Amino acid sequence: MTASGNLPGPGLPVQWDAECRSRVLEMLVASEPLLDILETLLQGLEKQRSGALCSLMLLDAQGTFFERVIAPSLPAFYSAALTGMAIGPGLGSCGTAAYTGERVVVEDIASHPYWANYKALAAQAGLAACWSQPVLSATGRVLGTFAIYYREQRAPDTEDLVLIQQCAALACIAIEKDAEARKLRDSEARYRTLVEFSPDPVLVHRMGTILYANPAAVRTFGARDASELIGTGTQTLIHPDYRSQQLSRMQAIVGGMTIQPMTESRFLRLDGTAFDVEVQGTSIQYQGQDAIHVVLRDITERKAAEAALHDSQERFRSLVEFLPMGIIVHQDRLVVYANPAAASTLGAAAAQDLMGLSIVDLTHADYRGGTLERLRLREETGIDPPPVEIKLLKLDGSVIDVQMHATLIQYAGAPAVQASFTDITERKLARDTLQLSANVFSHVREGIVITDADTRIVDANKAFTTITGYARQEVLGQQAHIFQQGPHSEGYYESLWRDLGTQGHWSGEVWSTRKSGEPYAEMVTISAVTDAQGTVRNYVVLLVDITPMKNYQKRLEDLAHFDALTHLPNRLLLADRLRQAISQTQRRAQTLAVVFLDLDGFKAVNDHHGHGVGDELLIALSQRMKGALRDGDTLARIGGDEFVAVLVDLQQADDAQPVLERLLQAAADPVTVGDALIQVSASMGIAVYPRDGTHVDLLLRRADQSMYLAKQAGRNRYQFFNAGSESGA
Ligand SMILES: Nc1nc2c(ncn2[C@@H]2O[C@H](COP(=O)(O)OP(=O)(O)OP(=O)(O)O)[C@@H](O)[C@H]2O)c(=O)[nH]1
Repeated sequence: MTASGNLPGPGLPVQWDAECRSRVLEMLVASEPLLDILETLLQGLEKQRSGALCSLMLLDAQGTFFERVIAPSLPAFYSAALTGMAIGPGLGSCGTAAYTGERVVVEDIASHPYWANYKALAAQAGLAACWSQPVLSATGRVLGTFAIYYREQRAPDTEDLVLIQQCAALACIAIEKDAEARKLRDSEARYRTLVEFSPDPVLVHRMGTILYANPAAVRTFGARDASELIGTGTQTLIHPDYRSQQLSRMQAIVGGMTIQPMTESRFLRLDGTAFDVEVQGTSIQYQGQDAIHVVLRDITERKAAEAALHDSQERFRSLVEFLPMGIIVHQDRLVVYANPAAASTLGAAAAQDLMGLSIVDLTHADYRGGTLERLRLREETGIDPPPVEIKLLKLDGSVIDVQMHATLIQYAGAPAVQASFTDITERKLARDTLQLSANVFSHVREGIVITDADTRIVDANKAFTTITGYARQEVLGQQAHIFQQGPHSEGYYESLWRDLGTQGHWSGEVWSTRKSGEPYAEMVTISAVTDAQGTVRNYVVLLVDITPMKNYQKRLEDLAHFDALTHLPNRLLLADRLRQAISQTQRRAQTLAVVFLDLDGFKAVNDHHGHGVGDELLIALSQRMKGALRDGDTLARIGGDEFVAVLVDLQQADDAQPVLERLLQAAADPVTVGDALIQVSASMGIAVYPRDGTHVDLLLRRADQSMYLAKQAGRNRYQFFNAGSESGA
């Protein structure tokens, strides 16, 4: 007969032995071993209900068989037989109760079908009745069974049922508490294993007093062993600057926030040195009580690296800020950073004014396509194109030339382009000017020679080659002749260096010789080029070929000094020559003769043969008469058919006579002009220096007077000046 006994109502008196009950509760609080508690419980009930033999059988973890049997009053063989017994419907009172979760009351073991297989065993143990109550956990799981045996057939009364239920409930508490304790022990053991091997320092403290320190903490804080830390206050391990921070975190945990997130803090080693950490606190149960588990991570190295990075970023930032070169960083073609140099180059009041501007808008229209193409290439290949010269637009729209170099960088965690640029507007202008200078150098008609300070030629232009005939390569490295002493006019060398030294330039006319050997005249201007300190670095020599001008000048001079028809010196040049001859004769203490010659009957030639024939006659006679003179003598035509000869190098007046004879002969010899044979003669008057005078005019006048006398005397003759005849004339 099976009965699921009705539970006693709350109003029923519970006759549980108070002494036993409080003993069991005490044992529970003291966490005494489960077996001891359960045995005490069973013995207490047996004592209260005489004849009752109690057992408690505990199921295995899966709830399929009885793992342990606690039955202090049953025979040992019986307990041993039940240990390991499977549960199931009809498998004895306990097997069935454990299986169904319902109380099973068997009043007569010998006749009850549940006991069919076990009644012999029961008989051997002298057991006749068995009431079994399942022990249910708080969640309703069957933990085991509590049973009361009797040696005689017996049915339970209400009090039995209440007691059996209360015992089962108490057993349940003991079993569950034991299981909890075991779980806690297991988890604490696991926790301890974990933290013991943790590379991070771990401290467990309760209200700031350290209960546990793992080996990493011992090492980190510089303790001999854990005991040096256990019992000390955490506050002494925290840097004073961080004590209030850590205190409020601890209070937050105690106040119910189970985890405080990782934060940076600074702790102190036992020797007082500080180290940076990341710290996290968690509320835990430690040895059955509330505690705080603290994990530290030493971030000294990371902090040092961060500080170094920060320093280097600072250095880099200030470098970029003070660079004279413009730096712009752009992302998606928009400016995200600009240094002050970029602002001033682009005409912005502050770098801030450039933020967000499109780099396309800042680029001159002619260069936008190229710029975008380079950006595309850079993005595709990751390779920075070489620097380029482009034009940018300042904020006021004016144009500047820049040299631009862009490179890919990471900026604020995203790819960006850093463009650095230098304003080369002036440099470009200078380059253009230089280009112009080079063009001028190459293309001017003036020869230009540039020498070093030692007057050695470092460059010469094409016009120099044209003028001198020397190729540039031939003269490079050679001394420039213009600076040398040589066949120049007197004082040339001194004046050149004096003027260069005092004025920095010199100019003058110089006769030189072309490579071909041909002499030529050049107008030379030399300028000294000095550096900022005033030291001469170069000389620039400008050469102008003035030979044509010189020739023209000579022609003009010739016209002024020579007779156009006969090419003999004219009156002007005669006076000059005569003056020179006088001073030379005076120096040599010699004498000279001035011969005034007028043709006889020339008018008639003109009249008979024409003026042209007269001219031809004059030319022919000029040549002949000139040929009658000696080297050093001069024949001049002073007008019409009048000539003057100056005979030098005479020791006395008579020495002139052979020449005078030759002159008479030259004038008198017939001349063939065209078809005509023409013959004239000459009358000559002679004045002698110094006897007849010492001045040009006087000598000429006296020679003229004497010529007149010769005419009068019959022509074709010569007449020396005679002081007596003059007074008579
Ligand atoms: N063909 C030619 N005739 C000239 C030139 N200059 C002057 N006459 C002429 O030369 C002549 C010189 O005059 P005169 O000396 O009186 O002539 P003349 O026949 O020699 O007379 P006497 O001196 O008295 O013998 C003049 O008829 C001038 O016109 C010239 O350049 N060419």
